[in-house]
Amino acid sequence: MDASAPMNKTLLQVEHLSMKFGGLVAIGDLSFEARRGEITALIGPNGAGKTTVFNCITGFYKPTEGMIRFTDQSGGEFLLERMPDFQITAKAKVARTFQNIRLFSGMTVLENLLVAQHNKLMKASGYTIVGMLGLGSYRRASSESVELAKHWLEKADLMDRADDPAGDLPYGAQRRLEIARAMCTGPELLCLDEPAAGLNPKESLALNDLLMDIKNSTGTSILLIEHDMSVVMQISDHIVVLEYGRKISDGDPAFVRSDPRVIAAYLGVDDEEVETVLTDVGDENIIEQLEAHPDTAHGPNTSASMMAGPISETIDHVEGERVTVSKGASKAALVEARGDVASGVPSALAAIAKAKPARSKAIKGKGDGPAKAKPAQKELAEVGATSSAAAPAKTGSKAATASAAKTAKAPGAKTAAAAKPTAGISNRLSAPRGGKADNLTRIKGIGSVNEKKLNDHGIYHFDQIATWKKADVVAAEAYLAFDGRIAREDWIGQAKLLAKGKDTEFSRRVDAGDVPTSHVSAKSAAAKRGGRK
Ligand SMILES: Nc1ncnc2c1ncn2[C@@H]1O[C@H](COP(=O)(O)OP(=O)(O)OP(=O)(O)O)[C@@H](O)[C@H]1O
Repeated sequence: MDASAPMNKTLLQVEHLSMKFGGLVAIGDLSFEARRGEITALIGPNGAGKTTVFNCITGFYKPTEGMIRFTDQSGGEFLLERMPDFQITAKAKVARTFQNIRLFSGMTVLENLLVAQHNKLMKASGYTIVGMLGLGSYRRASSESVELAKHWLEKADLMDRADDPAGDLPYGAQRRLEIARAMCTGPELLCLDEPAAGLNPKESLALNDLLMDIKNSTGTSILLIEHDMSVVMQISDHIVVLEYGRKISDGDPAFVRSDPRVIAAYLGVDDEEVETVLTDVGDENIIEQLEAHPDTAHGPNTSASMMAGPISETIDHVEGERVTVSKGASKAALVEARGDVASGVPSALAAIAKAKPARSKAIKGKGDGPAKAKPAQKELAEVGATSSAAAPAKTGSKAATASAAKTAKAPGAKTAAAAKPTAGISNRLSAPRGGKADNLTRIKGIGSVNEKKLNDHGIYHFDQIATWKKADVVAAEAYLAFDGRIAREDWIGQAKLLAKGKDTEFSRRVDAGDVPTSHVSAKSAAAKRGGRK
């Protein structure tokens, strides 16, 4: 592929994409573009709809509505939503990797790279055994395949492991092998779903290098889903942020990391976690300002907290824990709905600054973001969440934010708190055994809010969840207002492993402090590691 191909032209155009699963709107009217030769990142809290977007682009799902236009280097156009997945790979040349590594673990590293070129070889053979044995074109294609495999072995720093079974490689090397394998198909667009998940810092750096090399030397464009902000902010040219299946921000890393809508979206987590996120996005100033005084120029006006009403809807819907898309639940939408973005006067964030003074810096950092339409205003009106729901907040008081959030209920708001606790879970305990509960947030799908709810209901340990029967799952889902998510995310399977002291890919991320919805922050993970020395 030609790295000097015309750059900055639209390669992928997603228009008004929607995907519904029953009553759940996983993606709602999403439009964005990815440009040729760039790394475009798709970020957002757990359950925001990122993987669903990938699944629509790569043909795993047929979208409920919308168009996905792909323009190849020669100007050929494909409407991906109309193509079966194998044609998307073969004709449009879109390759992908998955959240969970899917290598042929019993094959060697080299074999994995050769198998990826199977189509090319079959074509060269004329699809006949005679062709395979005799045709010059097959022999040529075969030696080209080996050369290409060697090329990517080198790029991915795997040459010395070429003959080892792929399953024997360390985790980070397996991730690089997956990318190398995808590159052996000569893709125009490489879609990577959380390639840095579970990597240690050294492996993350090696991944960054590999992705930058792909960008600079091959002309392959990259669409990246990633939670690791150090990766996203360093290598992305363009970032699209989703929350509750809707786009809340779109721009370069500098714009996105100080966009009030993005910061607001991350305010669905506890204060300590907000700090982690802000630190993760690399703006040390924001953190320093957390200890500073209110910025009077951009600080709160005399009215009460802009966030008071809306937060009451979302406070029990920590990222990754809600199931239905609750209108008005999106804090980012609320910031936008109140005109803060469009007016250039970020009063919602100023209100956050009122309760959390330091964030005024982040507000100022927003810059001159483009004014956006305000569809969320309508949604806000529908749930009746108006500023009249606001509660007074004591300046600088975290408690004030929480109490404002808890006291101001928006009429019609559907909160998890409103879900009725049922008596149905069979194996409840009156207290954690030995006085110490397990960290249930190590199960993907349980954040700190729902962990507390489970504890309140007498569920403290992995082995309790591991032995849930169907009736328990139904009862737990009713209690947490989850619709089928426990089964879908296989909490029981995860709990079985964790109860045996084993790890999952997700629990490793929690333990490393990389998951904002867990109460294990990067800071405390680092402190623990330090303490262990
Ligand atoms: N096949 C499906 N059936 C029903 N619901 C689904 C399906 N796939 C995804 N969802 C739901 O759609 C929403 C978006 O999920 P998705 O996996 O796309 O989010 P995500 O942003 O990739 O999350 P994460 O960062 O945790 O991987 C979630 O509420 C999820 O439970």
